[in-house]
Amino acid sequence: MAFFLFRRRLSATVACHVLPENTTVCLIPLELKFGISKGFFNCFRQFSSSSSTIKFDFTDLTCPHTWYPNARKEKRNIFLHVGPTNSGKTHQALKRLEASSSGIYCGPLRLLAWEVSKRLNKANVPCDLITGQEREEVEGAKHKAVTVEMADVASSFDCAIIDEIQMLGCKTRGFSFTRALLGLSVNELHLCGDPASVPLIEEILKVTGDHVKVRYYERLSPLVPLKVPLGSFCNIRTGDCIVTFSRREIYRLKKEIQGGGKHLCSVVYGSLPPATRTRQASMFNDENSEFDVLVASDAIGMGLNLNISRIVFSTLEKFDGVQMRELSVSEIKQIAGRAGRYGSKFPDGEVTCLAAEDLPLLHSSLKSPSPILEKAGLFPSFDLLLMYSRLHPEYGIYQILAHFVEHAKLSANYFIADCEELLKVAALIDELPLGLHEKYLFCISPVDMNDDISSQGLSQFARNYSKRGIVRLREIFTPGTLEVPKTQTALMELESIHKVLELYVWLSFRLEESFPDRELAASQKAICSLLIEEFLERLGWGKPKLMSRSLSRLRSTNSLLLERMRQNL
Ligand SMILES: Nc1ncnc2c1ncn2[C@@H]1O[C@H](COP(=O)(O)OP(=O)(O)OP(=O)(O)O)[C@@H](O)[C@H]1O
Ligand SMILES: [Mg+2]
Repeated sequence: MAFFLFRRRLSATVACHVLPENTTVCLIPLELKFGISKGFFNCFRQFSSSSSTIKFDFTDLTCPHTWYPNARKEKRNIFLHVGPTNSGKTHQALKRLEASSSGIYCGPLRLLAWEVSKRLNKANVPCDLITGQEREEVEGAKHKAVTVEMADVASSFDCAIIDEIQMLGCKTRGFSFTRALLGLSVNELHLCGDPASVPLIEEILKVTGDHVKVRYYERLSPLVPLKVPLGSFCNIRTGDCIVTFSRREIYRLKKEIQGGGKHLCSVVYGSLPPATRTRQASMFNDENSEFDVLVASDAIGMGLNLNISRIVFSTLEKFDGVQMRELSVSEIKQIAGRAGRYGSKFPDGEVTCLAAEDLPLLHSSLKSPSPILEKAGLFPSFDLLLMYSRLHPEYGIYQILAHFVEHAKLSANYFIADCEELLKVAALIDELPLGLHEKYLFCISPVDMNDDISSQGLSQFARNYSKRGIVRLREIFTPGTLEVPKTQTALMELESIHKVLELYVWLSFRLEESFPDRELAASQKAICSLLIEEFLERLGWGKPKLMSRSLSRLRSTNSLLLERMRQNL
């Protein structure tokens, strides 16, 4: 097998060696940022047609470590921090990041990235916060806290962290962890997570030439599985977190607990706007706030430091998009691990279930090790899709993606990412007169295809963009019409509108000139979050106080923005 390395802004001068007969040429797509020259393609076409013995195989993904020449130039020092929850893994890695001259933290959740940027800035290490939808830049920052999809594999850093590294086995997002693991160009790389990921990571890194060291941790404070269930919500006490998996259940439990007249509940769940989630978590953490109980989904399940004394599972089953299933051992351990965080108001944690019949599963899961991870997610880079599309100009993006999913050749350490959602978007936009890169962007955008409003938003953005090349926010949304939801249905609608606005902001960072109303979309997004919070507050005892002030301040900023926009039109 021979390798060709395609470099960024590559000219047609690909170094060609004399190849033995029947050689398969494995193309190694570097992260090219879509800058492949025409010359290269001509050279490549000529090459592929002139030699009957040479076969280009774009679906060969057996050497993903070679996609990142920057990282391969370094002999990286990799530290694996593994152990149970609350054992100080992230803390130790962060100490190294704080002491480094430049660095990047990559985490699975926006809340984690936010927590890290706050910690670094507080420690006088200027740190940017970068997620798909936001860029909070701090003057002079040489450090970044990002969600893992935003990991920067084009720059070099002194130090990097990939938190919750066991997520490289996640069906949908795992490939982004693999990309960061193979692609970060650093002197020191810290990986924090579950010991179940150690053998796989060691195997993957055998070919990179990096130096790997594993450090095992013990829990810093005890987590006690209780022998008795909660039984009734009368037994709820300050510092409890009730875990359930449907939004409807979250609100039902909040109402029921608050109905007892002793506690107010913060809520945290996936489709809540990130800023609202952050504020709800902070309110629960704040000893001076009246919100002393948390009702949450598994959105709290990873790495977060919340002042939880006891986790109460209201159920050990969740709907996974297809069917109801039992929580896995690692999910149960991750969620339970939120109780009793070292250094918090409740350092000793407890965990139990609402119903006695769930206790045996809880106890056995907490005792079992997580199953060893066997494979990491992988997905072809855009450059590879582009090269493939040049060979098959008749294919739309749907066919290209489907082809890769079906035919990708992988080594034993990898599986191809589940791209069902991408394919749904691809099918929706494939007929539009857009370039492959534009279609690809719509496919990887944070649209929720199970949400009608969100998918309609995407479809409208793509259609308007293909027609006019520019998409004004007010074509699909009338600013100034948002109000506090009065019913659960109105709340859900507002959450969906928030998703559409997030999508606009996301697109505006990638197609800047075509989506020019980022500021307006961001301010409308903030209004959505505040209206949702006002709804949540009205569900409690408190009268809207601070919230209303922030709302009116935002609304007046908003009218200014609207005015500015009118002038630009
Ligand atoms: N040596 C230490 N000194 C002071 N505080 C610490 C120390 N180690 C950990 N902590 C604190 O203990 C808490 C738990 O630590 P950390 O978040 O690093 O655990 P973790 O092992 O990463 O947990 P998880 O698996 O849930 O992510 C954090 O609030 C952290 O700041
Ligand atoms: Mg951690």
